[in-house]
Amino acid sequence: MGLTLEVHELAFGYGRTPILRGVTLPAVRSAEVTAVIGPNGSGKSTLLRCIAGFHRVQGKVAVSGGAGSGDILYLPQDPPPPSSITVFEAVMLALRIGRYSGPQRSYELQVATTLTALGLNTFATRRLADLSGGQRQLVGLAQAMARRPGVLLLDEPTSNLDLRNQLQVFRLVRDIATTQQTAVLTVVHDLALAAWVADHVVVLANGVVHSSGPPAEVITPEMLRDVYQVAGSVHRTPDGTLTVAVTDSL
Ligand SMILES: Nc1ncnc2c1ncn2[C@@H]1O[C@H](COP(=O)(O)OP(=O)(O)OP(=O)(O)O)[C@@H](O)[C@H]1O
Repeated sequence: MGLTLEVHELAFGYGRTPILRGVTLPAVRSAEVTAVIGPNGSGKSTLLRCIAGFHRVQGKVAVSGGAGSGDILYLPQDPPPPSSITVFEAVMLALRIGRYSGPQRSYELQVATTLTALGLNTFATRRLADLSGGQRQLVGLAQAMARRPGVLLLDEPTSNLDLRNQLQVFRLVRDIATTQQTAVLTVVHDLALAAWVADHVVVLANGVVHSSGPPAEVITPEMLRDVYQVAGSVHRTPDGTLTVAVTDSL
């Protein structure tokens, strides 16, 4: 049986200012991707940091079930800093503190496989200091992948990436979920990408859950109006892909 992340009636504030109020998420299950969407400042990063255990919260955050690791890994929005270690070393380091185990040669193979999956193999010997912000963001993702957490929390993992890399990363996020049986909760700003990658979407507005469910049920013109204050349309292509067009701000 796979593991499940449960978040029930979570409340948190910085000082006296309440930020999250009574946040209950649909079960975040292994092999599934749940996307958190919502306007700037609605509390998405705070929610992920609360789940990761960085803040003392009210309510319940629990991981249950699962034969393997129930550990929660949070990948922040900012990429790893431009240090002097190489890309290969950075991923090897992550592998060593994760739940992977095996002979040295298989560690090296695992790092190489991870780098190839992210198109980073040609950068293996480059120092992080010599990479662009987007390339370092991919290294951060490679590190997260290598650690094989039970629950992976991604804070807008494609914020610095071009269109092709955005797609590649989210394709990989789906792969990680399925092949590593990981429960993924990811913040996604682009609504079409959220619909494409996610099994479930949670809409956060002003620190409360506005709605949640399958992408096509949640990403609607009414939600765009109520939550993002924009007029827009949502279309479903024959292959099931959602397209979102914003026509005006209200
Ligand atoms: N360390 C902090 N101290 C005080 N207030 C904070 C702190 N971090 C965030 N906030 C406030 O909490 C609210 C939610 O911020 P958060 O970063 O969680 O939003 P978000 O939905 O992730 O936004 P964005 O889409 O812009 O990344 C904002 O009003 C923000 O100003």
